[in-house]
Amino acid sequence: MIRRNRILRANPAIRAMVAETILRPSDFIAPLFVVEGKGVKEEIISMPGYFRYSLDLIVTEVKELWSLGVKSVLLFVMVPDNLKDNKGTEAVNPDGLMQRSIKAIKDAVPGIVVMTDVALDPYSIHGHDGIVEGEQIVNDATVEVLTRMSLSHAQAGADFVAPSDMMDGRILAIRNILEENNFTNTGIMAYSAKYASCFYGPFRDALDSAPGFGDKKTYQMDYANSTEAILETQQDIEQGADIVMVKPALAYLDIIRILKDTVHVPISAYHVSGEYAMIKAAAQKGWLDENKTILETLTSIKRAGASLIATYFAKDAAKLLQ
Ligand SMILES: NCc1[nH]cc(CCC(=O)O)c1CC(=O)O
Ligand SMILES: [Mg+2]
Repeated sequence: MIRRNRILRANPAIRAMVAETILRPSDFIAPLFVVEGKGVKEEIISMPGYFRYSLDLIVTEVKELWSLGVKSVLLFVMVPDNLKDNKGTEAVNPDGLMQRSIKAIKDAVPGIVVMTDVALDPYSIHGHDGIVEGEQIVNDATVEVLTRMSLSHAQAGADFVAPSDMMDGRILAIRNILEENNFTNTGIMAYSAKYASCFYGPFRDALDSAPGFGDKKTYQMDYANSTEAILETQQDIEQGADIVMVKPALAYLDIIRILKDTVHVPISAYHVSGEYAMIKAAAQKGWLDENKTILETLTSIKRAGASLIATYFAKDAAKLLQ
């Protein structure tokens, strides 16, 4: 034999020398769920080990993430039913929970990169990402609200807005309103290739935001397709997206790879709630080693081409990597 491939796998030192993909805590974006109240820490039933926090406790959580080397958080808020409507009124409230959360986190940990979800579903009586007319999710009226929502997040101090709605044309509209208001340092992380996925189920439990009728297939992408992921992503880049996202992650590694080979901005991947729940459930049953599964999964997402990974395992993985 001229070449014995096992030579480069012989021991941990050699394996470390030739390892191509190294996870770092700064690869992770930690999604956080914020609720009203004080001293609230509620476990999400379908996401064991993951919590909704009130503002006072979220700040502690963010400090811990920062001390572990995690550089970014992605904020979601739970909106009480009485503040939901079909117009996104609460989404643009300068004193809304999202806007207060951004300020509190930036005050407590000024260095951390605060990203905010921009979509109407937590604020919608219909649980849809946009304004509903009849059974339609109307594009342009939704985009108009999303621009104001993005501006309000920027005014509160968000570093990046992250539109997750999949309306057409919203990235350009958001970029324009940010420019017009001199928010020239506010980034846009666009959910560009976001698929209509059953893996979002636990997240909709977390925020009580499941669609009241129908599904999201008229705006989120069909999992049968990959070509349109390229089109969606190229459009978002042309419209001013700084970072583009593929979501979910594990069932879409091919999409991450295609985009990595095609576009020239950082790609983030969202390892979503259902992907978290699957690992947790199998680990609870003793069927998978949780820590090893976390590291293998996140490494595979990075290897596929993601520079950033939004994951509910951000803190666990950062600890494992210390
Ligand atoms: N637009 C809202 C939004 N932003 C992130 C997720 C899902 C995240 C997860 O499952 O972890 C969703 C849910 C949805 O589109 O229905
Ligand atoms: Mg698009």
